[in-house]
Amino acid sequence: MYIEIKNVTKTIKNKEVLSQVSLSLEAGKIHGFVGANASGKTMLFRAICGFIKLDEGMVKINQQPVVFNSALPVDIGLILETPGFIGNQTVMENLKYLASLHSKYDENLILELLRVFDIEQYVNKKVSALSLGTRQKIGIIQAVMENQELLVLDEPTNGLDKESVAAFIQLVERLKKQGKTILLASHNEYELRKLADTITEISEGKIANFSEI
Ligand SMILES: Nc1ncnc2c1ncn2[C@@H]1O[C@H](COP(=O)(O)OP(=O)(O)OP(=O)(O)O)[C@@H](O)[C@H]1O
Repeated sequence: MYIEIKNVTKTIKNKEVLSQVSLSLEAGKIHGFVGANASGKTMLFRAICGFIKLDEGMVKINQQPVVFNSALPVDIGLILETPGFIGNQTVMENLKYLASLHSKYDENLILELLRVFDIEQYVNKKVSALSLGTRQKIGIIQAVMENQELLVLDEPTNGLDKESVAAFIQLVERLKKQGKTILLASHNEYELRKLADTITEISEGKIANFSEI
């Protein structure tokens, strides 16, 4: 999935949260995004997914325009905030429900992903009984379980311990080998630089630097 971002500008409450952002992101690569808190990483991801109405500019995915509040040109696997699940349902019930919305339920893939994070023992536990980190892992599983070609992952390793971060890195490398395009925002710049093909630094709603690794 090739992503083209041109002159994207968004003002919220008199603050320019995205300012003339232009960027081309090649398909089949891992694109890392870094920047201080409130610099605009999440807002840029929202723009890419068509979740905010742009004041100026446009986003295209595989040459098709992303239109605010309309169906996306492609299915995107997404982590945009702390994942929300139905607390009094089990892990599998939650994942099955979410996947069924797109008729993409693949129980074997879900079980395999649970094993990636070594949490298959929680499959029939209620989500409300799980730790924050375990819920975050289920959030990652939810984002990738429908085999989407484009993955937009905002702070996916929040709250994960070292071993789980390593499992996540292996998973992302595997998804890249499958040809997926992966956008990844993280405050763990050290890990991100090891993983990503490009790094975009965002500062005050602008691209401060773009580098290929
Ligand atoms: N719903 C909203 N209403 C008003 N301002 C908002 C809203 N959402 C985000 N902002 C503002 O947009 C700016 C960019 O926020 P954004 O969430 O994109 O930052 P970020 O780079 O993802 O930060 P972090 O590293 O803290 O997650 C911030 O100044 C934030 O306060």
